[in-house]
Amino acid sequence: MRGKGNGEKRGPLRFCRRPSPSASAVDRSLQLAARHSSLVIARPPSPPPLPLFFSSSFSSSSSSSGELQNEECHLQERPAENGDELGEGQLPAIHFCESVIAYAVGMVVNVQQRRDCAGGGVTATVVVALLVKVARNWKLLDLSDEMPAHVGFLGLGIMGSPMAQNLIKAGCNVTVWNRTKSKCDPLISLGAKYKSSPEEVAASCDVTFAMLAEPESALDVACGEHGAARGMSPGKGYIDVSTVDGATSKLIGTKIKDTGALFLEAPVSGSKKPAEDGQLIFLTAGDRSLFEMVAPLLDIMGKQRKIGFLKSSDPLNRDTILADKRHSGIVGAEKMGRRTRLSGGATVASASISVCDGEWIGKLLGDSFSSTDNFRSIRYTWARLLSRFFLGDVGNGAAMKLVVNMIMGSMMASFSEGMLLSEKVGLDPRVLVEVVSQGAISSPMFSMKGPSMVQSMYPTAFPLKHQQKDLRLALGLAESVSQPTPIAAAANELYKVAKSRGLSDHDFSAVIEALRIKLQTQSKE
Ligand SMILES: NC(=O)C1=CN([C@@H]2O[C@H](COP(=O)(O)OP(=O)(O)OC[C@H]3O[C@@H](n4cnc5c(N)ncnc54)[C@H](OP(=O)(O)O)[C@@H]3O)[C@@H](O)[C@H]2O)C=CC1
Ligand SMILES: O=CCCC(=O)O
Repeated sequence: MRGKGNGEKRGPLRFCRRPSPSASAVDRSLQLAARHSSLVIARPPSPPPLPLFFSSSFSSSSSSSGELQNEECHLQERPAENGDELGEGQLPAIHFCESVIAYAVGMVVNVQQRRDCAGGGVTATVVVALLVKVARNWKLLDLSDEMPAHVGFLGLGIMGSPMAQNLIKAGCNVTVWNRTKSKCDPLISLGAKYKSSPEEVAASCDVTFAMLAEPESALDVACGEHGAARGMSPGKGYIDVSTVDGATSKLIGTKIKDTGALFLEAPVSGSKKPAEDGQLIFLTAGDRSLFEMVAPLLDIMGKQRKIGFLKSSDPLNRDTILADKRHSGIVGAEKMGRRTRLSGGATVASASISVCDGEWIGKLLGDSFSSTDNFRSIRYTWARLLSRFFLGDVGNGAAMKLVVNMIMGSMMASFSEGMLLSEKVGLDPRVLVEVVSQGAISSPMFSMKGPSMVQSMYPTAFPLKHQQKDLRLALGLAESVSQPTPIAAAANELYKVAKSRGLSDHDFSAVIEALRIKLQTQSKE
């Protein structure tokens, strides 16, 4: 994964540096902070800080410009979970490794000199540590992520277009293809290259993503005539992010791997808006090495939170910063006392962060770095809370996605039923939406879609035909292990009715219309 220069060839797969030009303001602040961090040089190795992960809940209100107006964040320490990863800026861990290397070299020198020269080991330790520091500062020893140099994207529908767009905006070299060519045009105008078949895209790219409608199209684009598999070869990778069943995914995986290439299934949770905002959740399975190679790309398209810790030289004046990829700034800060220090396994029960602290810390991390006076020796580190999951063998990602969407389809059907019942008994469904939003069954989905459902409007984010496809595939999955799923089966029937009434391309929340139809039919009888 590591090497130098743009497009450098290592084996057949080319890599480039994680693009920085359009890094978010948060990233720039973090980089700036990291540059100003004081490196720990040649101290004897001490235990590395424990990898701390936090569950966090944010509540925020944004201005029309999208800037953060007010944010509260509650942190709770929790054990590391699948999907968590320490960030590249996890400096203490890196410092620790550097120190260990330096110390080890020092010990070797010390032994070699048979203690003839008492200070030899220590001197060597200091020298090696200094060399490491210089190498890092001169980018000779770059610890940042790298990623495949040429990225293909097949399928530019509701999801594929914004996903590819985010890759382009992040500075990736993207080549696109879509069955309906006109959908490529906006991306081409953003800088994407175009090829006229999946085969050509795959042949010209290191890794190729595919976001197709259903199993048939995913299979056809991957394995059909002029399909991606024909352009695959050892060292390349194919990542299918469509929602398909496990059997289809395995078939695609086998055909791709027959070419010597790597395969990852990576269906996504999250809809149109999360795709636009780079807030998707990836449910991956297959070749772990490909997962690792494309992790930086998944993180461009996917959800991640950065939790930063800023420590001053004054142990009584420890500060925490929190940054979230969604916001172009540091979201908050809190002074931490000695009892709540963040390293060494100490406790952080909860932190309430106010905006004025956030502004203050924002200033600290801003271009002017005006508050450095308060922090003569800054050590900066951060952990990432990532939303990409590696689930093992091909089929597991597909299964996870289908289970999630089975739940979602049933939830929406049930919510629709509740809305119609509230109407029927004379309640205001708008009030129902509000009540639901405040209680234990609150869900972003209900809050987002409820208000337009009240107005019988269904602007398409997740097409109803795809939700019905997912329920069908989930029922197949349940059948394969003889599990009864009566609720999902009933929901599926409703989506089928909605499809038969011409609602396929509406948002899946239009399933409420199928219930209305049932109600009307009943009242006529
Ligand atoms: N929308 C959502 O909220 C989410 C969708 N998904 C899943 O992602 C996938 C894509 O969804 P979405 O973008 O919404 O769907 P769209 O219907 O908007 O896009 C489907 C894409 O598949 C292409 N396609 C369809 N049939 C064929 C075919 N026979 N040959 C070649 N290409 C074909 C379409 O090409 P063309 O433009 O020519 O029609 C289009 O690029 C689906 O599997 C869906 O279940 C997953 C998470 C969320
Ligand atoms: O497959 C579609 C999922 C939609 C969502 O997760 O909001």
